[in-house]
Amino acid sequence: MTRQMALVGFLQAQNCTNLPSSWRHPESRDDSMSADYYQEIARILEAGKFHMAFFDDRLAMPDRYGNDHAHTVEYGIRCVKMDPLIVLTTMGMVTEKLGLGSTCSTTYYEPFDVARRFATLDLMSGGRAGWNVVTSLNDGEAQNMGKDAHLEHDFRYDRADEFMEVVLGHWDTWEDGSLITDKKSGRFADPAKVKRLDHKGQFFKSRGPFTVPRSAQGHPVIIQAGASGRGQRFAGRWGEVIFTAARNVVAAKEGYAAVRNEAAKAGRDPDQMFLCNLTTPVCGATKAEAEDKMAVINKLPLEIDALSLLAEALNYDFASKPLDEPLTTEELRSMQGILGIRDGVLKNSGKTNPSARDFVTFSGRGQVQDAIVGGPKEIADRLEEMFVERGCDGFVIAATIVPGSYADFVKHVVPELQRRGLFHKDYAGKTLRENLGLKRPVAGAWKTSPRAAAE
Ligand SMILES: Cc1cc2nc3c(=O)[nH]c(=O)nc-3n(C[C@H](O)[C@H](O)[C@H](O)COP(=O)(O)O)c2cc1C
Repeated sequence: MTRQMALVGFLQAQNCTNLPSSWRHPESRDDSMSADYYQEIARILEAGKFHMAFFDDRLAMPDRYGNDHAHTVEYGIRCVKMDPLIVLTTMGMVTEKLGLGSTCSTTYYEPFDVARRFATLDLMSGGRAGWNVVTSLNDGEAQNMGKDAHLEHDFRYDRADEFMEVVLGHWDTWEDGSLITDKKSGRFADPAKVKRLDHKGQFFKSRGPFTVPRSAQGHPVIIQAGASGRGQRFAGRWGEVIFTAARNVVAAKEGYAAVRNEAAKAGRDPDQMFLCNLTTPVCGATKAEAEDKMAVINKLPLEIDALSLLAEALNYDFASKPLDEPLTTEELRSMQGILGIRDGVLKNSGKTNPSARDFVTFSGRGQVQDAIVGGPKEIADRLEEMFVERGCDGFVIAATIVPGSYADFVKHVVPELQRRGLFHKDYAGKTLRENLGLKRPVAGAWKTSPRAAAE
């Protein structure tokens, strides 16, 4: 079969899209705290045959800038962050085939809790759940979740490896066929097929037995977005859908090869994973119409949006010195979180000691970053190039306004991708795995023979 791309809608259970100022757009719906808002997005994505609706998550609002949340709340800089699994459930209720993915942190939850919540979503949606495994970002999250400071980067991934063993371990403890549900004999399930995990490791203890049987797709699809060397190793070991944020085809191809190489090193089949690159399309019926839309969007961001989100992402207070004063090497070194942002600013500004203003200018944070602006042809051309050149296997589509960005993409770009044979015309099955072409996992095989872990 010809290779076709996967499409994922990049959603936030918050007051704005990925673009913090999006709520100010005249056409944005202003009821982002209602189920109806998310259900409209779900219907649009399913009409456009998207593989998955995906929510990011963060366990704190941005308040690292000036160590204060006043600006965040005042300007609506992602200050609302609702529980994405509950929002996803409302979306699952009005759709039948759309995959339902969400982020959940390995640093701040217990593995049993995460395993149970996603397994439940998987059952309730008929096998459509996906879990984006992250290790979280900053001290704000730590302090909300009962810790003083965020753990060190690589150490978080070491913990996350064991977290995965516990979650997958629990998901495997109900064998297929364990449910009997025979009213006559009075037997509900076969005790020989339901095991206790009894996990006692370096970081976690969890006994079991697990309380949620296996779903139609075996277990939720594992999503991952590690970008550092350690992160890519983790993604290669566990991820089935991998999110990347490459800004051009060359960088995308490098990342693509690196993650697939890590998967092969871990004994997995790299063809059993989909790398989806973050993309922000601004589309209209014609290029001119799209450019007019972009002109309106470009007027929305404020400088404070960028400063606030930079402080959050790098766990560094940019308010601690004047906007134009160069940061010292020590200050640059003290940054944590998404270090790719810092390194990108160093590279793109050409400065060894950039100022806070350089971070605003060269990171693009808080603004629309690298949007593809155009009509159906221009956008499909760009996606096709990245896909055919093997920079990725699909796209995570970010929105500037809701629901307009998704409605425009589905109306203008999806038919063009389908016409070119690059995107499926309909869902292949019911579960997320069937629709992605991922095999159903064999219980326990990830431990012993990762390459043959799928049926
Ligand atoms: C599309 C996409 C979505 C992401 N969603 C989240 C998220 O919801 N929560 C989070 O803490 N990190 C999220 N991340 C960040 C990654 O998990 C990861 O931390 C980041 O890419 C840096 O890589 P590293 O952890 O290897 O340094 C996302 C990244 C991408 C590309």
